[in-house]
Amino acid sequence: MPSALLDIDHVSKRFVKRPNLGERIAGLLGAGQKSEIVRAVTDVSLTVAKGEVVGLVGESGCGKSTLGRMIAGIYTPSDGKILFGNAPVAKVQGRRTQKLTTRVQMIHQDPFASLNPRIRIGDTVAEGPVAHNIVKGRDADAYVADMLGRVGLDPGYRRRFPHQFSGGQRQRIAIARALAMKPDLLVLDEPVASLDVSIQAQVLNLFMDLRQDLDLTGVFISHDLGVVRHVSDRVAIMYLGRIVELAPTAELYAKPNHPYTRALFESVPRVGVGRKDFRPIAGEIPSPLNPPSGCHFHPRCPFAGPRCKREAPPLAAIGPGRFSACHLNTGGTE
Ligand SMILES: Nc1ncnc2c1ncn2[C@@H]1O[C@H](COP(=O)(O)OP(=O)(O)OP(=O)(O)O)[C@@H](O)[C@H]1O
Repeated sequence: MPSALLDIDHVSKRFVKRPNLGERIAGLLGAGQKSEIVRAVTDVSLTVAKGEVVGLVGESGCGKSTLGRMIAGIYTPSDGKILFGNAPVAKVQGRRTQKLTTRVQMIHQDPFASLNPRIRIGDTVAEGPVAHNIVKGRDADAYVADMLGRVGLDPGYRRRFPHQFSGGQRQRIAIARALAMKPDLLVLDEPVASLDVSIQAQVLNLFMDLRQDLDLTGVFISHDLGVVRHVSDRVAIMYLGRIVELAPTAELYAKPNHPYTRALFESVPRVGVGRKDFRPIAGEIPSPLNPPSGCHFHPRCPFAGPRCKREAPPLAAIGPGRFSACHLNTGGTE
């Protein structure tokens, strides 16, 4: 087993949700809300080995982005620690601003928002590496041209502005900017979710080519099981702030264990000739302001018993490299 480059150790993140103006006014009248705690991530442990890509999958609001931002050093964990090459991420990344980040780079969902519309893309790609002495100012132009070439863009485009590119091209620029920092780890947060399906495939293929060429290590966040399957060695399934299943990709897709993972697979539309065989997951995702007791999934789980309401199942080994957090694997739900 290769040693872990990234070690997430019992990490939680809570946000304080303060009442908005209307709620504060209602409070003055005696009917308002107090500050509440959002439990975005709860007691997550996960390691990522050098050269490995781990997918993080779950429905909207399950805490994927919050975990990604903690890995990138943008948020500080409320509890637990994240080590990167045996040093705390906060030290690796620098404390003050995102500008200091080097070894972990994050690629965001929205390539429109993540590029400054007033800066030529060549300058955007060059800014970080020059500031961090990864490349000398006089060599920056050739360096940027090389980076754009690597992501399949014409190096001659470097004097253009972001609005002159399509969504897929902008995401390539965002990838070039991240790679230009020579990161040890990439956190990709829904990098293709805002792109058309045909363009998604191009960007995913690019990522897989780069992965092979550069031996990249990555955490790939997506709500889409289909997307994660192609790019990840292992997949972690998250539900309401917790990892509920973790497995090598091929095994997870061949034989999902956790009832939530199984329900996720069944909820993916697979429309055959003249038939529909997908089933949405019953019920709503509960609020992280007030998560259910015991197993967070129990109110929506067809197999839930009294134990599931009482006790949170730990993420326990169910086979080599496979983990699941379900009482069905450990003595039953009664
Ligand atoms: N800065 C914040 N302040 C308060 N609550 C937050 C903050 N960031 C995230 N949350 C809450 O934490 C929970 C997890 O959010 P997060 O964005 O990590 O989930 P996600 O799985 O990435 O969802 P999505 O795909 O919709 O972004 C949500 O309930 C969200 O509203």
